[in-house]
Amino acid sequence: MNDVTEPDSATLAERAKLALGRRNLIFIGLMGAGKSAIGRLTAQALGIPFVDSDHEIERVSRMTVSELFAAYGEEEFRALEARVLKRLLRSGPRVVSTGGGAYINERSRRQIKKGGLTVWLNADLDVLWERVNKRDTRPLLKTENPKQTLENLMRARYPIYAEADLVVLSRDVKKETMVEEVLAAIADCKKAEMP
Ligand SMILES: Nc1ncnc2c1ncn2[C@@H]1O[C@H](COP(=O)(O)OP(=O)(O)O)[C@@H](O)[C@H]1O
Ligand SMILES: O=C(O)C1=C[C@@H](OP(=O)(O)O)[C@@H](O)[C@H](O)C1
Ligand SMILES: [Mg+2]
Repeated sequence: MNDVTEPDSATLAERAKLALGRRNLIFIGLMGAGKSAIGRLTAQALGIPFVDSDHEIERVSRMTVSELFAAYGEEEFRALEARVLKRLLRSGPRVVSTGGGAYINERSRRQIKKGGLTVWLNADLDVLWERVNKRDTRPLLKTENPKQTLENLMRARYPIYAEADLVVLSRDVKKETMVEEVLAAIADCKKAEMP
């Protein structure tokens, strides 16, 4: 008889959920990598709650990210982001999609590392640019040459994102394919859960 609770016959999502345990799954990566979209779908596949830190920041402040940057500047935004992340990561398991700069901030990075398993959605410049140039919701890209700005951010940030527990290449494939690759990375992850 096939026992569905056996690791071998369990679905990929079930195996990933088992491997994740009580930890959070935290998406990091540059703007346009798909943290918000793939995070949401991954949470659905795992059957656990999803939260996007930017949405939570907008909810508590009753302002958009752009408005927060314009009114208070990036430093204040980072402080608010760190406070929100600390609260979101307190209990798990849930999927938390962060904004692209969260993991770059030392305080937030410490909380993220402590808060669960991190997955970096790594993407090349053209993939990111294709996605972000369609919207003007990202204040850091309101520059004279936003594609160059994105490239500069890649250079500065990729060595830091590379500290993630898991890395999945974000590219022009179906979102479902991305989710499967994330689930497979979790299921294969050897990093033990902290007691
Ligand atoms: N694999 C994918 N294929 C096509 N479009 C994608 C894919 N992943 C994300 N997107 C789209 O790219 C845009 C940016 O994704 P988003 O999740 O907002 O990125 P992030 O939160 O990392 O900035 C969204 O419109 C999203 O639907
Ligand atoms: O890279 C960044 O510093 C930022 C990324 C944005 O989130 P997404 O990565 O979800 O676009 C948002 O938090 C803010 O505009 C700053
Ligand atoms: Mg996002």
